[in-house]
Amino acid sequence: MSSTWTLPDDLVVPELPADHPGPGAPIPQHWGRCFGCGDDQPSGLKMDFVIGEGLEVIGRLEVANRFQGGPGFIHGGILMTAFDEAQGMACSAALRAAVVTGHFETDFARPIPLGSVLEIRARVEGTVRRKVYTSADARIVDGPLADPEVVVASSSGLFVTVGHEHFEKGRRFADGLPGPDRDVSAF
Ligand SMILES: CCCCCCCC/C=C\CCCCCCCC(=O)SCCNC(=O)CCNC(=O)[C@H](O)C(C)(C)COP(=O)(O)OP(=O)(O)OC[C@H]1O[C@@H](n2cnc3c(N)ncnc32)[C@H](O)[C@@H]1OP(=O)(O)O
Repeated sequence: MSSTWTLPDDLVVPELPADHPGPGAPIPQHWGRCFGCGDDQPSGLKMDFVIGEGLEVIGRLEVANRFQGGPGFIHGGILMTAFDEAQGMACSAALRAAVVTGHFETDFARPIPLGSVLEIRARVEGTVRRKVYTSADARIVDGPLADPEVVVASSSGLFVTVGHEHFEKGRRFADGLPGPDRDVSAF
């Protein structure tokens, strides 16, 4: 199976910021309660990220037992969430902008066993106005069936840059419960 995703002809490849950190630099979580990267989200994926080459970031996911779908394997939606997080991080690192996901698609090429460590390489392909075109691939780098040469899944996604006002409507629900207004400036 392969994606029907195509990049537009008027794609602009962005310049990296002058002070963009070099490959290997850690990328901080963007929000402590984020299901993808937050330390303050006990049920979350707890992904870690570093800067990669060029417009790429490299994410790491330990496939915990609670991420199970079919017996012994990762749930497909969990894998999509990991891609979503990684591709969003790539946008944020390259563009220094907040983004949300507009459209997303994933190819699942191989089953991924629990206990795997996945490396997800995600990159910005380019932008058109506020649209950010991204892609990513995943490899098992440790654990059962590890083979860093084999792409076990891949993903393409369109993100849209937004201002911080985008998150204002959600701030009262920031713990899943209506509550006092929260400072979302750290998003
Ligand atoms: C959990 C979020 C955390 C974010 C934290 C951010 C800070 C840190 C930054 C970075 C790290 C990121 C790590 C996080 C990763 C996870 C991200 C998620 O899971 S986000 C949650 C799911 N996504 C939504 O909830 C969006 C819901 N949708 C919307 O709010 C709107 O539809 C929005 C903002 C996407 C667009 O609405 P408009 O009114 O602002 O703009 P219009 O004009 O409609 O679209 C702009 C352009 O985008 C295209 N577009 C929009 N949606 C599209 C779609 N679905 N497919 C194709 N094109 C689309 C349009 O055609 C237009 O293109 P033309 O410039 O005219 O060519």
